Amino acid sequence: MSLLQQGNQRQLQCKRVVIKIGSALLTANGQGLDHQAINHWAAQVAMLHEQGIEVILVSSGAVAEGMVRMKISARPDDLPALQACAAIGQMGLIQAWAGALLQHQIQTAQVLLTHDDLADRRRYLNAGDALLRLIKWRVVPVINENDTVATDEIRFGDNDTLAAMVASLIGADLLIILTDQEGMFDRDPRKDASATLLSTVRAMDESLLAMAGGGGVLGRGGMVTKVRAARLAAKSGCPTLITSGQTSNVLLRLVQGEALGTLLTADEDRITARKQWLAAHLQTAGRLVLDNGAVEAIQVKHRSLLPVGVRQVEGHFERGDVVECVNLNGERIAVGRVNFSSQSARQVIGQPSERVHEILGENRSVEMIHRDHMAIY
Ligand SMILES: Nc1ncnc2c1ncn2[C@@H]1O[C@H](COP(=O)(O)OP(=O)(O)O)[C@@H](O)[C@H]1O
Ligand SMILES: N[C@@H](CCC(=O)OP(=O)(O)O)C(=O)O
Repeated sequence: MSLLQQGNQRQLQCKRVVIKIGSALLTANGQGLDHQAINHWAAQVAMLHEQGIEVILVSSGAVAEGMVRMKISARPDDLPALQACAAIGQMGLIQAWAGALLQHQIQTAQVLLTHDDLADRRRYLNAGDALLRLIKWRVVPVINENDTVATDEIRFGDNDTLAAMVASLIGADLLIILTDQEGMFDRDPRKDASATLLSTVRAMDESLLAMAGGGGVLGRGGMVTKVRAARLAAKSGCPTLITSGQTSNVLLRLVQGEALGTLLTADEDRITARKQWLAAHLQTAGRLVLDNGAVEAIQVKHRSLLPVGVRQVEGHFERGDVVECVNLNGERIAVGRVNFSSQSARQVIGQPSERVHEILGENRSVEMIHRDHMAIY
């Protein structure tokens, strides 16, 4: 995303956006799902699609909707009751989104994730692949925490964190958090009417945490989890915009350049952030020895690493591990996230790309390390 701000204009040029909508908004403050609001957001999502913007929704509201359906007035304290409410409410939630998006000929996919799914590398990569395929098919994933299987220890607890993890997983260039306030204020506006709205701040600015308070009756984390989520997203180079979901045509107005809400900027762009993370990776799982052609392709032409230029594979690693690339003299050229396990890599080194598919018998990317996942020394 590139940013240009002037007066009440703020140009957000984004191609892939994660939009998180909180419980308080979705359930019309505990009155049951707000179908009118859902239809309104769905219409805007359809327009973003028309502009070529990819959209992933993270939708809360299952517990709140389950409570309404079961006529439970106060949020239960015990986990089984919360899980049961989530299971009941999630059905209504996904039906509402599917129906609303289908009016615009858009298919919806329900994706329920736990922290465990994203902590385990294989499941993390698989979840990412599935989401990217859904986006490619122009389907809108509607993500929520899998509350029914999530135990106390592994609960994200709030969908702000989940949304930030998803944004980082799929390389989103903007995270939009829609809530029941106009944005982030210098103190909780529910408690102090003189609070002032922040327009653009650095997500990593430590002073923000002291300004952010807890949540309302239906929401979970309040502003504090939103700021933490923004910091998490910023580490992957993704900025976060917090604004009110009640503002009419909010999503369209944002992409048209209106400076609504609070923008929490990331210090680096997505690719720089990823490369810095990789460069700081001292422990690598294995080593690839490159021939001179591959070294030149990487260092001079900034290309991805193809199996044809790899002479030797050392160590045992899995797909997604960080490995070191060295030249024929053993000098470090790059580190990067590898697309093959060491076993598959050994089968394809020295082979031209056409042969890689034949050898592995799979429909997969032929790059051993994509250039966006590589830090060059
Ligand atoms: N500095 C702040 N700026 C804005 N809102 C704040 C701030 N501190 C705390 N809040 C509270 O955070 C609430 C939004 O969070 P939450 O209730 O968890 O909603 P959601 O369901 O959208 O995640 C607001 O209604 C507000 O009372
Ligand atoms: N998974 C939960 C969402 C947790 C939650 O309340 O999040 P939020 O309202 O976004 O702070 C649900 O669907 O009810």
